[in-house]
Amino acid sequence: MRSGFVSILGRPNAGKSTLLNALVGEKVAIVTSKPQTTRNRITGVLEVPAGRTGKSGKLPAAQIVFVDTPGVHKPGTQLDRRMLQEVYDALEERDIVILLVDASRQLQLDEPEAGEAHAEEAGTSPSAGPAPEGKALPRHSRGWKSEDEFVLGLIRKLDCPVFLVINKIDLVRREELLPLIERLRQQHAFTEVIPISARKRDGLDMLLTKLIEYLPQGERYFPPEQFTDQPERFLVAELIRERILMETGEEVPYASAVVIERFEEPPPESTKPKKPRPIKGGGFAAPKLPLTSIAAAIYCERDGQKAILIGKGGSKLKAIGAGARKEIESLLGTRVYLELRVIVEPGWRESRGFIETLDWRKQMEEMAARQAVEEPDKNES
Ligand SMILES: Nc1nc2c(ncn2[C@@H]2O[C@H](COP(=O)(O)OP(=O)(O)OP(=O)(O)O)[C@@H](O)[C@H]2O)c(=O)[nH]1
Repeated sequence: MRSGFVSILGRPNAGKSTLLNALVGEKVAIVTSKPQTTRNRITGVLEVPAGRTGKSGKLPAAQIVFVDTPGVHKPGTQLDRRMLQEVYDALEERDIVILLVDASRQLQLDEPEAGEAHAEEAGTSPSAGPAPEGKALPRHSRGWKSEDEFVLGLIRKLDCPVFLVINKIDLVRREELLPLIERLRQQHAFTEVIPISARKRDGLDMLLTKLIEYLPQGERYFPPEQFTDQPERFLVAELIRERILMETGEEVPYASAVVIERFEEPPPESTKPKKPRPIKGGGFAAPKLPLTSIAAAIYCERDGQKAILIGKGGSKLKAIGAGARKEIESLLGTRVYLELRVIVEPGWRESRGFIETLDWRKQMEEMAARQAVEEPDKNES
C-alpha cells in the first residue's frame, strides 16, 4: 500500500481546515470565517481501500495522514510565534506539501488599487484579519502580499513534491481562473496545480488521485478506523472555541483560549445499548443516552473581554454553551452537561508558559506523568 504525511500549508482563511474535513469526511478541525482559527497542527487520517475509483481508474490502497496547519501570518505575539512553529513542525514530517491558496483573494490582489495599497503597507501585521468573502480588503489587513512571499520562501526550501491547490473556485469566474493559474505557476516549479472548491467538494477526486500517485510505498501509521490523533478532550475544547469565534467579534476571538478542567465520561455500564422505554398512553421512547460531564474555562486577556463573553445577564455565555453542547453531543454520541466559566489572564498571548499549557500534546504528557505517580502499579502492569 501507499502511505505518508501530507501537510496543508497556506495563508489564514485559505480553507485548509475545510479541505482537511472534506478529505477525511469527519469534522477534525473547526472552521469559521475568521482568520487564524487553527492554532495547532491537526492530523486527519484518510484510509483509501484498494479498488476505490479515482480520476484515472482504480486507486491502490493508501493511508494518507493530512496535517492541517495554522495560517501563515507575520507573528505579532508569542502565540503567533508558537503557531508558526507548528507550521515548521508540519513541514519537517511530510512526504508531500499542499500549498493552498484562496482564488478569490488572489484575484483581489490583481486589482491595481489593492495592489498598490499592499506594496505600501507590506510588512504590517494582519492580526486583525482579512475581509469577509467577496468584500474589499480593509486597510488593516493589507500586509499580506509580503506574507505570500514568506510562504513561497518556505516551500522553495522543500525537497518533496509541492502541490499548488487553488481553492474557492466556486467564487471566481472561469475566464478569471485560467490567467490566475498561469500567474501562480510562474512562482514555483509546482509538482501539480489543481483547482478545487473544498466547500463544494469539487476537484477532490483529482487531488486524491494525484496525491496517491506521489505517496511512497509504506505501511499504515494509524489503525484503519482512527481518523485523528487528537484526544476527545481537545476536540471538545476546540468546539467551544469555534462557538466563541462565531458568537463574538473584534479582538475577543483572538484573545480567547479554552481549557478543559473536567471531563467525566459516563460509567461503562451506562454506555451499553438499552431497550426503548414504554411510555404512558402506549408506544416507546428512545432510551436515554448516557451523560458526559464537562467543565471548561474560557481565558481572555481583559475585563472588557470577559464582560463581552458573559453578555447581558449571562446571555452570551449561555449561547456559547448551548451551541457548543450540540456539537459536542454529536461528537461524543452522549448527552452532555457543560459548565463554562470565564477567567481573565492578562497578556496570556505573550506568556510562553501559559501557551505551553494549552498544547494538548503537553497536556497528555502531564496527565500520563500524574497518573504514573498516582497509580504506579497500574502503570507497571
Ligand atoms: N466559497 C468557499 N468558501 C470556502 C471554501 N473553503 C473554505 N471556505 C470558507 O473559508 C473560510 C475559512 O475556512 P477555513 O477552513 O477555516 O480556513 P483556514 O485556512 O483553515 O483558516 P485559518 O484557521 O485561519 O488558517 C470559512 O468561512 C470556510 O467556509 C470554498 O471552497 N469555497
